[in-house]
Amino acid sequence: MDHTILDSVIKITSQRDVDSLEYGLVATLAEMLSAESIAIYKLVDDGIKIILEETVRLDMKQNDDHSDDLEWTEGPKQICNDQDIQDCMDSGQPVRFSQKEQLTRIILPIACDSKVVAALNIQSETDLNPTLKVLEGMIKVYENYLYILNESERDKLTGLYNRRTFDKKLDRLLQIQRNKQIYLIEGSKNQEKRTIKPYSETWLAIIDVDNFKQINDKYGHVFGDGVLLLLAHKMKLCFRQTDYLFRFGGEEFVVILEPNQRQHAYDTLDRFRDAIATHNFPLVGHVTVSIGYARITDTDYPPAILHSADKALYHAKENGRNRIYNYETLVADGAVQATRMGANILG
Ligand SMILES: Nc1nc2c(ncn2[C@@H]2O[C@H](COP(=O)(O)OP(=O)(O)OP(=O)(O)O)[C@@H](O)[C@H]2O)c(=O)[nH]1
Repeated sequence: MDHTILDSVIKITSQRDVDSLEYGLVATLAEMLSAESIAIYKLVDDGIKIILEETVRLDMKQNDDHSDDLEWTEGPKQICNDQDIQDCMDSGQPVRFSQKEQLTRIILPIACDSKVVAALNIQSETDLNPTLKVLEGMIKVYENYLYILNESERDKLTGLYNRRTFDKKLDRLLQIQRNKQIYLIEGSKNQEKRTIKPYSETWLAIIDVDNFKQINDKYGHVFGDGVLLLLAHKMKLCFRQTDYLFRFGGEEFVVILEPNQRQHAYDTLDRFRDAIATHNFPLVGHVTVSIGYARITDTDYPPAILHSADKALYHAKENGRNRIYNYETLVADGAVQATRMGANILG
């Protein structure tokens, strides 16, 4: 076997989460091919419809000194309306274009669990066709590994992220948001239409089903599981596709909300609380949730943020359930004691 290919396989399978896996594939292909640009497009469920997004792009730039340089596209994700990519994903077949404006282009479908979930788009000045078989092989390795990683990152019942992925996702989210703030401050060609306001903050909420033990005891675990499934489905509908949704186990869920003012975070959470309280769950009927949320800052460790949100959640449980409390507000009001520095500075 060619050593370059073997090295590439090793590089791809050295990634430990789905996000880095995408970067791993693109970076590895960039080393193998002389491409102008390599990008991955992914189907994402925004709760209402499936949209196609460009998730990772790597451009090869020629500098003044004629050395090639890699340029990753980061920052806000781009919604994609490219019909050729859509066609490739619909058919599950590679789409090839011959030389056009000095570039050849190949689009390859990426499947996970027998479903096309993404597409790889490569543009190059050299003919890509001789490398097609190798590219397809690399995609197969990627797909197999994607399946394994997906399984380990997701909660089996609801399909939301599991507790294990929380720290990593939080780190990554904070990094992306830092980049977004820089884009907004410095200005950039990649600015998102639905821009985040500079200095808005990120929030973490813990959502806990009220009296869930009673539901289990009265109707049995199968109906209990049904409630958790429906709740997760409603989360996907109520929160933005850019928010991160987790099931931490049992009847406890966590949401990391995209940057927003505190009141907006509250309004979003309250819409969800209300959507649950007014839903008629099969057989079980009326179900409510309590929610505690806290601000995420760069300097806090994830356990400290969780602890703050949990304190606010405890307050909601103690004060009648089916309600929402914010940790920083509770601290400012003297209702709970601060456990983190700066918690009494309201956003
Ligand atoms: N159906 C189902 N039940 C679970 C699962 N995981 C944990 N539970 C049950 O969830 C219940 C949680 O009960 P408690 O922690 O006492 O909380 P609660 O009854 O919701 O009360 P409050 O949180 O105080 O409102 C326990 O009965 C657990 O057995 C699961 O995956 N499926």
